[in-house]
Amino acid sequence: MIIDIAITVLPHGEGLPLPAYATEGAAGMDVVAALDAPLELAPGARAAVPTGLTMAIPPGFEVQVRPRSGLAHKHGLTVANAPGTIDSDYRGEVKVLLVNLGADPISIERGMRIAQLVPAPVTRAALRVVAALDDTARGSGGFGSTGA
Ligand SMILES: O=c1ccn([C@H]2C[C@H](O)[C@@H](COP(=O)(O)OP(=O)(O)OP(=O)(O)O)O2)c(=O)[nH]1
Ligand SMILES: [Mg+2]
Repeated sequence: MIIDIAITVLPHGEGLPLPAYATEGAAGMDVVAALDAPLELAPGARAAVPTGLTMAIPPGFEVQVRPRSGLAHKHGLTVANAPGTIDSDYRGEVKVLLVNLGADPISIERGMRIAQLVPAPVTRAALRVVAALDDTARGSGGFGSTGA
């Protein structure tokens, strides 16, 4: 399924590649850092990294901000709130909340592909308060109740 997402490029995002699918079958569009200067992330540090983009996602959809496995595997660089949620009614700049879980400092450079954007349908719930829930075999067992 392809959905239409309107975007604007903010002044600090000009000249950078738009989010793009790296291969024909890629699920996520790689999005780049719209930093004016390199940003060094110390071990354990996190930052809201600008993308220079705003977007209008159609109602009924969201965009998820997911880590890139290569950065996570090689450097421990990931998305603190993964998967980040971009709401359809959000009109501010999309930012990527990076966290350095590795042992070494990481330099985030302008134009570096820092995360991937995955549009997804949204399922909403209508809550209904009842006196008691139906019985199930699991009941309240959880958190490892079925064994290792
Ligand atoms: O990785 C992210 C996550 C969120 N946002 C923006 C878009 C999203 O629509 C808005 C709110 O995100 P969320 O609901 O996750 O954050 P919150 O802490 O609940 O903030 P709010 O009270 O504004 O909803 O922040 C980003 O730019 N990047
Ligand atoms: Mg919220």
